[in-house]
Amino acid sequence: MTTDVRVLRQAEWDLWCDALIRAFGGVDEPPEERRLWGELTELDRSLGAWDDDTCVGTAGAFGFRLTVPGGASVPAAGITMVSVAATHRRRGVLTSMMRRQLDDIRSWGEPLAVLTASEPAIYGRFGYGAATFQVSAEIDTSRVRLSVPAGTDDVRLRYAEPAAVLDACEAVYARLVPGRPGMLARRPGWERFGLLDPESHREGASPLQCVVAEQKGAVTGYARFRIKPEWGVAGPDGRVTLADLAALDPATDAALWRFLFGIDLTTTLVTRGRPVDDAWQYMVSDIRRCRPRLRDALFVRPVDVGAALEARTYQAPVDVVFDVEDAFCPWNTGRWRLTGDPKGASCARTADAAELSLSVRELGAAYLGGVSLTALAAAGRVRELRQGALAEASTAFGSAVAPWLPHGF
Ligand SMILES: CC(=O)SCCNC(=O)CCNC(=O)[C@H](O)C(C)(C)COP(=O)(O)OP(=O)(O)OC[C@H]1O[C@@H](n2cnc3c(N)ncnc32)[C@H](O)[C@@H]1OP(=O)(O)O
Repeated sequence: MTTDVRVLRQAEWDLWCDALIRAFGGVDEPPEERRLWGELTELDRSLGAWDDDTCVGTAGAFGFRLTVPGGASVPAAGITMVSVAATHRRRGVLTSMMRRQLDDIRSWGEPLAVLTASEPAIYGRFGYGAATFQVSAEIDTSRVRLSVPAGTDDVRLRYAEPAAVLDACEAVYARLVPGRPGMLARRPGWERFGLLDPESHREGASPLQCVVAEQKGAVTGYARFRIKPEWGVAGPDGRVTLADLAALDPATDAALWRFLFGIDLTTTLVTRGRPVDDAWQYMVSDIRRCRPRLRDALFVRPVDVGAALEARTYQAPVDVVFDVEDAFCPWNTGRWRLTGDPKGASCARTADAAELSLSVRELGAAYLGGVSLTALAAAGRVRELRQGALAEASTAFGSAVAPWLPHGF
């Protein structure tokens, strides 16, 4: 069987989109969501795999900018909408799309590719490593108490129509982007995902509600959430499900969490996809009754190892020769000397002896500072060839703030 992998054309969008939806189970998105994906999809960066005139494979690549440790905003291809028709599975269609895509990304000069995976086992073979993790929780707010920091009472909260305060909320989001590795600078349009509120997404809960936090008249944060009223034998048992929360300072953050913990007639707060270092975890009286769970989030793939390692800074001085193995993108294979510190870095080919040996997937996992090279070495995935090189590189690659991607794509 041969399939033709080519750049998507506008006239093919509906067939392509139908094939994608079918591969994910066949339940169509609400019309407004499909429309928004249509507006945001960059056709000239999207691929279709065709068997005659049947679309049997789909893959997109948004043109993102990703915050990396040190705060730089680096071009990164956001791999998305990957699917292969079940009639054509396990015959190499995905592999041929990944081949074409990584060659294209290299030719566009983008040093990184990133994605969130439907199943984590798919993408390691193509050089993607799980680089950020996220926490979900189901908090028993009838039992767990919050201790908030000084200044929390100075924050004013008010309800607002989500659409009416969208610009102010997006401005808060934009200010947070440079401060946390893994965040994406959103192009106009992406903020509208935060407002999508079809009945089918609510699972019996209320429409989206929004509370805005203000200090001295300026918006400093917001929370968007739904409430599902429930009544148990002992009384009210409602659930609050947090959709999105952003805060510019600790007092605002605490005020929003205190609000969510205290909504009348509710006893459970459900959160998904929060950063692993979210401050509320250190304000609670009983973390066990919050039932935190960890999940992989953003996978990172260095497409150009030298440019990727130079694009970030390092939290301690580092001078290490990496021996990188990259079977899928062999232009990365070989030895690279990385020299860097908190101010900047250089990374170039070298003939010097290797000091750490790893595959590009491990480099991707460690890249944002959320996975330690020492831990990867303990798992047998990084090899130390010069004593001390592992501790030096592992310390340098770390990040004071846990990398986090607040939303999927
Ligand atoms: C970024 C995103 O969009 S994530 C969304 C990914 N898409 C989905 O989950 C939708 C449903 N699934 C699918 O569409 C398909 O099964 C895909 C895209 C996951 C795989 O497509 P295929 O064309 O079957 O993959 P292909 O034949 O190229 O397989 C390449 C290799 O990956 C392996 N592989 C493929 N899918 C999986 C999987 N789900 N889990 C583990 N390994 C997998 C294959 O076994 C094969 O391994 P091999 O080289 O050792 O033989």
